[in-house]
Amino acid sequence: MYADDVVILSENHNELQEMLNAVTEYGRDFNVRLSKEKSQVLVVNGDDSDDDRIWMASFTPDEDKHFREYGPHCEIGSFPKDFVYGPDDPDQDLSLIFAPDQKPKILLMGLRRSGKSSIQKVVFHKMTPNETLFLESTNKIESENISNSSFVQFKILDFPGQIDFFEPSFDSEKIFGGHGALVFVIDAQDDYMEALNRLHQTVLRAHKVNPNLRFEVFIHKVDGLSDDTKIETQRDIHQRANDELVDAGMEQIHLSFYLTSIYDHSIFEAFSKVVQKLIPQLPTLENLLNLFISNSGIEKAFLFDVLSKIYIATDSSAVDMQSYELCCEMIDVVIDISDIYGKDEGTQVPFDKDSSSIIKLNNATVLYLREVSRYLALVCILREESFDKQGLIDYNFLCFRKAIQEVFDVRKVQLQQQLTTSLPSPLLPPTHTNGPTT
Ligand SMILES: Nc1nc2c(ncn2[C@@H]2O[C@H](COP(=O)(O)OP(=O)(O)OP(=O)(O)O)[C@@H](O)[C@H]2O)c(=O)[nH]1
Repeated sequence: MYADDVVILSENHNELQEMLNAVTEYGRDFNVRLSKEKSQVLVVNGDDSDDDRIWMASFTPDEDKHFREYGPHCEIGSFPKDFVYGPDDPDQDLSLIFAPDQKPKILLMGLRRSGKSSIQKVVFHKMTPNETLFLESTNKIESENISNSSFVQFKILDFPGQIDFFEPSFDSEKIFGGHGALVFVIDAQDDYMEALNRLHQTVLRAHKVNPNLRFEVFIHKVDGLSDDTKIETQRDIHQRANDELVDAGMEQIHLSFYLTSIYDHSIFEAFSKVVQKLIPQLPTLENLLNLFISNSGIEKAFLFDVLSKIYIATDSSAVDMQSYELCCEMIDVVIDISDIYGKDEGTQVPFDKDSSSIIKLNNATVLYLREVSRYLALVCILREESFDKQGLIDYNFLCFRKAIQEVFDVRKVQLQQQLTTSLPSPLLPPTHTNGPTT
């Protein structure tokens, strides 16, 4: 967190000087200094010799590492942009859930300027929503592997709005094939008839190539719409899109709809749901979370991918947006505080598997965060009275973490078996298909 403007109020100039000294001293601890040029004295209801003064001061950067790290690049309430996970810890990492050649992919499609690149940049690159105003139009398919920066490993393909599926160079088999989801983005602030038409063509084409592909429709940019219009727009788009499928005799295709905006948490929530459907262990994770919360007096628990703030699983009670936002903000606070106070000389990583945090809110609610691995954090909401049994919660958490580790260990073993059976064994003599046999 970084605040760069300071106002000092004082009734006389001696006290003012003392306060100024204290602020200067404080700034020195953080390697920032007061800017003489940018600071001013305002005298309110008094003359220059004495009395009611307001001193307005502004910090300015020292040519210093600290400021470069936490200065203009750091947004309050979000990660520093250069935040990365710590070094690999193969014993603790739970990242191997897909074989390298079976990574799912998420295809981002939609008309031009519907907001595809913005979604990707905001969710996975910590770009602020306002910065997306300067994004240039995508004019070729852009592929990105999310595997290095996020717990869930997948590939995102951002398509240019004007792409033509019927061009010979468009390899439908390659693009729509495999395990994954197609996210179709519709700009809700624009006339959406053309987008619906495009959605219909895209879905038919993709389903023909790959009947297992999931279809997710983001009714996007809803920040500009009133609550009533949002609901009406969603109903209308839902109705029209499904009617068209019925008319085409393809009513078996299922479309899921989400109202999204990059200006609030709705885009993270929608993306969480898209990603969850691609995780084969989701039902197990959900069951473990149910068990954990029912035995610990917890009301809601989310398993978060720390960097993207996508939740990869939650218990089976309904998710309300406010709880999700609260938990996201808790992650931000923990990262920011750890980034300021958690780094010591030797370590550069502010967040690791032993990080934990408890925040008591003034409405008798407690937020409880525990790291599950380098990539995952469990964030829970509970009533203050349930937190009296913190020992029990801590113990249950350790059991929960162990169980999760086991789930992923099973997967690792399966993957290793798959890999070894697909490789020729070096102990066996090479097989001859057309030579003489003995
Ligand atoms: N109000 C609002 N504007 C948004 C939102 N998401 C994106 N935008 C804006 O929409 C404009 C287009 O965004 P892009 O992400 O470049 O759109 P695109 O779909 O990638 O466009 P092409 O690359 O041309 O296909 C930008 O000015 C964004 O700031 C949103 O949720 N709300």
